[in-house]
Amino acid sequence: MTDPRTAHIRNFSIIAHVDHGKSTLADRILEKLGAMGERDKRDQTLDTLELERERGITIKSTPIRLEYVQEGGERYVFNLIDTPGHVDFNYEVSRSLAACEGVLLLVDASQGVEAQTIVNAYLAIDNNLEIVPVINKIDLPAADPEGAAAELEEVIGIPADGAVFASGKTGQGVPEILEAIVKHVPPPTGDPDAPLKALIFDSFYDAYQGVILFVRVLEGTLRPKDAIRMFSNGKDFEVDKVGTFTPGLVVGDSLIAGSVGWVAAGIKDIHDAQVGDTLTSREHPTDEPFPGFKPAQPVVFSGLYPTDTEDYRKLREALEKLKLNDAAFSFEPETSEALGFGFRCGFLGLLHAEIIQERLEREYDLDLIATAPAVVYRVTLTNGEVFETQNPAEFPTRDRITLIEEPYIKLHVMLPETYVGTVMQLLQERRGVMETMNYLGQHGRVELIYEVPFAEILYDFHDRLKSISRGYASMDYEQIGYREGDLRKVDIMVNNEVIDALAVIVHDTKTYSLGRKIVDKMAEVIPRQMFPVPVQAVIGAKIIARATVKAYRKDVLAKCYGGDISRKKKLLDKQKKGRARMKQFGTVEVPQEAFLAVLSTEE
Ligand SMILES: Nc1nc2c(ncn2[C@@H]2O[C@H](COP(=O)(O)OP(=O)(O)OP(=O)(O)O)[C@@H](O)[C@H]2O)c(=O)[nH]1
Repeated sequence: MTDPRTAHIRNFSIIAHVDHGKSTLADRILEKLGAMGERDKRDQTLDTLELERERGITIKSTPIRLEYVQEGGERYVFNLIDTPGHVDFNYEVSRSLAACEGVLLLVDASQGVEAQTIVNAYLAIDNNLEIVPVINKIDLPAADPEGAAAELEEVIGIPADGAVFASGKTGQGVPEILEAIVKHVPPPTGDPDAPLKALIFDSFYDAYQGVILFVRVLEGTLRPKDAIRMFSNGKDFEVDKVGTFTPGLVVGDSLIAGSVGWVAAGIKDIHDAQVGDTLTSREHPTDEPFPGFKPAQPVVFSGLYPTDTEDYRKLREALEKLKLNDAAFSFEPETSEALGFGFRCGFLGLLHAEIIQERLEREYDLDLIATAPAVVYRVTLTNGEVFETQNPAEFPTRDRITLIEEPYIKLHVMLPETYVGTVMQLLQERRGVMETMNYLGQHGRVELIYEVPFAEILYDFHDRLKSISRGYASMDYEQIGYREGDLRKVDIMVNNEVIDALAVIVHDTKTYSLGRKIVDKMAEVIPRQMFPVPVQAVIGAKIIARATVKAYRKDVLAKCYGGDISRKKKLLDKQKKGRARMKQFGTVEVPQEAFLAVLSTEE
């Protein structure tokens, strides 16, 4: 039974493949419902929460509460909940979706169904959501709305005749979308008088208020002064303030079952209140949490070292600050023989890693050497011990290992038929195993589903896929667990010394080609010395590839004939700058680029 207090609430999200027009359509909906420009107005009033506005990034994109008045005068509250758009954050997407009863599934009418459309639609289906299909960008000359709708029906089983045709650009179809939300997205269920149960679907850390939780109340009512408890860890807090999003954070009196809002409860550590956890009451705790909670698990690891060893403390402080606001990011001290003191950092994926590194460099003014990203391997030793390692430098020697397992993903690729051959070849090179191939619609499009080792798509797979399909293929994936892998550790030696931070784990069939690629790239990027420097890839004691950094011939300054002082200075400055991102090994300097040689895309 729907409570009359919540019968007019609609909680929904918009999901789409990247660039299918999600932000544009959301803006159009906001505009239509009069929410544009509200942000600035509201933020000046006194009932908004005082937040740290420094840098602007502290505040994530919040859900938005909108009011929709139907033609007959019926009033509805729409909570539009934003979801991250990248596979690294699919768990967060799934939690945000769990706060909704329905989704608008956007498909670009000129592109049709893409890989992310499918994966997102499955996330919605897994969360039992009502899907409102929207065929977007119908104003485009190349639009084929009927074709896109038919494809959606064929691939995901969503009836084509239910699709709304719209354009975020012209606003066409937006009124129909609003009506479809009222009609097809069910109102939330849940008893406002039952004991409290709320899902945390997002959070951020604020210097004044502590952690602000974004919640969907499932049962009961949340009020200031309530004693609350985190289901997973049993930690207790007292609610300080609750409220809604407009999208500024507006303070309110209570949040009843079915509603979406925020809670501040003096929580100082974001790890105490993680996304996906259930919030309940201390007096009447629920015995059943919202299902599927998993603490954020980093899946990609990389070492971060300051180029200047003096910056170690500064780096630690910066990492601590970043961690405050990001429960998915982890770090622990690590020592490398080659690089000295640094940190092993865990990320949700490469994009997440890039974001964090970029922030460390830009916001905290740090110069870093990052080691090549690695996945987490599971190793069974001959003595029966099983452990997980994400640092190739720590990989045990072959004679101590009985079994190595590596993480696998299920990969969805959508592409035009013409490229099937080349893409399948690429997938085979990446040790992919085909699960399904589906031919779709009349447009000659194909869906490939493969199981592939995560490490194989980590670096350059997406770029390669795009380039061999001239941009037409799209991909998305999900983690599916561990499989046995015949893997080897390849060490890299520079000037006859092993540099531990350069070690990589490679499949047995690829040690030679990868070793070759790394040493060639390194020989190219290491600055020349007065003497030739050998760079070698080795497995155990066996050298599998070798290249040489040739000896220096000319002085850079020789070109300047001693006359042009400013030019000379510029050159020296340039050299100095380059040096900032280098690490000295004996007399040889190894630049950052060399540490990422394994990522270089030349095949
Ligand atoms: N012609 C036309 N172009 C559109 C329409 N909607 C969006 N676009 C364009 O498509 C591009 C992507 O639109 P966005 O709204 O940024 O797409 P998105 O899905 O939010 O993309 P991400 O935020 O990157 O995930 C932009 O260049 C828009 O101007 C539409 O209805 N018609």
